[in-house]
Amino acid sequence: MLLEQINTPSDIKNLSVDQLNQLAEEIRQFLIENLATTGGHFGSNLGAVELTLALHQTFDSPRDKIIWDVGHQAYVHKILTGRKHLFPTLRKFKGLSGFPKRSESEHDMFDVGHASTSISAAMGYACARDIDGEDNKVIAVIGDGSMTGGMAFEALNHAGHLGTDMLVVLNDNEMSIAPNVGAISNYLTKLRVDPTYSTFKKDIASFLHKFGELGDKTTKVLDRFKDSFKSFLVPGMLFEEFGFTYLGPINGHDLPTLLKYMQRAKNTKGPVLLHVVTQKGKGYAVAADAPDKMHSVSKGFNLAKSDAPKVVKAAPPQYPNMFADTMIELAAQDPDIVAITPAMLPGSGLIKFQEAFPERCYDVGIAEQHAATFAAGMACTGKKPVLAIYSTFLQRAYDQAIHDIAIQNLPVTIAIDRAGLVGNDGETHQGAFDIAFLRCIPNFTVMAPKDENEFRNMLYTAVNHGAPVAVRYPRGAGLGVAIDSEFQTLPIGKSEVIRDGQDVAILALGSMVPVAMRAAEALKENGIDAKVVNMRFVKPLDEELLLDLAKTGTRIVTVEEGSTLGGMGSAVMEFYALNRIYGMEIYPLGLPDLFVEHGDPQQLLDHVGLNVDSLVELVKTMAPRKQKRA
Ligand SMILES: Cc1ncc(C[n+]2csc(CCOP(=O)(O)OP(=O)(O)O)c2C)c(N)n1
Ligand SMILES: CC(=O)[C@@H](O)[C@H](O)COP(=O)(O)O
Ligand SMILES: [Mg+2]
Repeated sequence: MLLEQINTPSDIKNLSVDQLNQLAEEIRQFLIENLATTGGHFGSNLGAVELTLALHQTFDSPRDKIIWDVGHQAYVHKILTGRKHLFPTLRKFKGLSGFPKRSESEHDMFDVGHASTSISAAMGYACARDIDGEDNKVIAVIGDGSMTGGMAFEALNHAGHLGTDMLVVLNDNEMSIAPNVGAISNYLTKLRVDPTYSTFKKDIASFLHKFGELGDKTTKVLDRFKDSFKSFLVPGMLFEEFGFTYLGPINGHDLPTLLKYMQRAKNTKGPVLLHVVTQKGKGYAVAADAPDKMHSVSKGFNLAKSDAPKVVKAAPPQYPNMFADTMIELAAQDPDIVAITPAMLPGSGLIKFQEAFPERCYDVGIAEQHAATFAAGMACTGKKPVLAIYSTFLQRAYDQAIHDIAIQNLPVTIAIDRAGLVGNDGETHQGAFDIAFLRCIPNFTVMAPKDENEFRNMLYTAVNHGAPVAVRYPRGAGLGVAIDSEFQTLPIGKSEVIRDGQDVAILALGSMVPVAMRAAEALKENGIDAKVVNMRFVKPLDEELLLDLAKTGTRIVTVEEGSTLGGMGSAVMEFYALNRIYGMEIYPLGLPDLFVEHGDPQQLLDHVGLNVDSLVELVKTMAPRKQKRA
């Protein structure tokens, strides 16, 4: 086994092509066996094996800087950089991260998890290198899906302008999580599938070269038009118009070709884009045939049972299912409802909606900012857009939420999935901040359901509200509650008391409502009688409830699966302070002021003290009940 001897990139430096091919097969087997037990990002890593080997054989990491985009495809890089033995702990609490992390290895140049950052980060490294007069190489590795993100083009624009010496490796597998979409994707397809493009490009290049050699006046005039000719006639020129030398497209599984072009790219000064064509899921039939289904896998798929093992990606989480079903019902009732997703058709559940209403469903690519402003534009015309977005990716569209949606008070519903701790993806993906960053925006209503039935009613309420609304809901399953036969409009800013009690009020939001109920039962055994309120709304708050609690001097604990700083608890305390109601005892429980790492979601909640036991202990330590206010 070659793989057993590989611990650092220098171990592959002198391997022959045959040995590299053997190593590629061993790495694929290693990935398949390990991910079967841990889960993780599957298809992208199987597709990037030869590419990663070629990068590490050609360049000298960590002196040369290899910067991964998203980072979900960097497992092979981790294997080659001394972390093979840690794979049994992949994405587990305190284990190996699923993404590059500077704290994990000197070979990881940039912490990542969100898409389209690599070229900007590489530019940062390259410009700093130039200031310092150093001569290392900087390489950004970006997928075709991530290339649809605006940030990538902002960085290409900058690099082309400065003529910075850097390499962008475009790993084109025609896939985002779902099949890639958009004009850029179509353009890459043209480059890939039409062989005349590359031969034509060579012909044109030599033709123009000959003009240059003749050197008479006519050719000089023609030469002036050379660039226009090129861009007009040769499709590969899009990147050259950005100031890049374009190389490719090449087969990303053919090691001799990869190594040859990688070397050529290394020897070319200035910005270079190497277009590498790979197959997502390469080497594992099920993943290669249906790459969208095996973008990531859950632990537990069994390799031994058959040649085409069962794919046991976790049963679709129920919230996305509920979301899709509700959207289909709402759209059937109301022709103005449209759905928008930035590249998350499968994860959001909208893939089902797309089947039902293809003309009212937009996958805009990895373009959260565009998605939000696109929704705003639609809302100006009377449409009722629902923007489905994970909490963590909504961070990308913050100015658009303020500038394009809220200032114009437009009826855009933001369905915020994966709000709260998402688990194995870790810091970059936890949905911790949406409450804090949305509730300070005027005109926004912010709500969170306690269960899937309330979720449906919230969506119904939101799309008919006529102003911006955010509905946040957690990753995973609902509670299995009964579903109302008809949608109910929820009164805006009204909470729901679900358990009465005199000693303390637990004001709970969304996923924390069931936790609060269980804590109240436990507190009863300790002789403490807790009221539990399902707050439903972070904004507007139920002020009547808060005034009543002030009148009775009831102690308050707020609990939410979001950042404590700036969260619902802060809102409650601000309410009392701004209304000059003093002397209340309030404790805000939420996510602490730190980035929560990867692990099993419940393990993480226990780790940060956001569970039944912590809530019970907290209430027990509070001061005795105050006297009634006059
Ligand atoms: C800003 C942002 N939006 C959405 C995602 C979710 N996401 C992760 S990987 C991915 C697809 C990336 O496609 P590509 O770059 O082509 O890599 P591939 O999976 O095909 O290897 C998406 C949409 C993300 N990580 N970051
Ligand atoms: C890397 C990335 O951003 C996605 O692949 C993400 O891991 C998907 O998360 P879900 O599994 O919650 O859809
Ligand atoms: Mg791709």
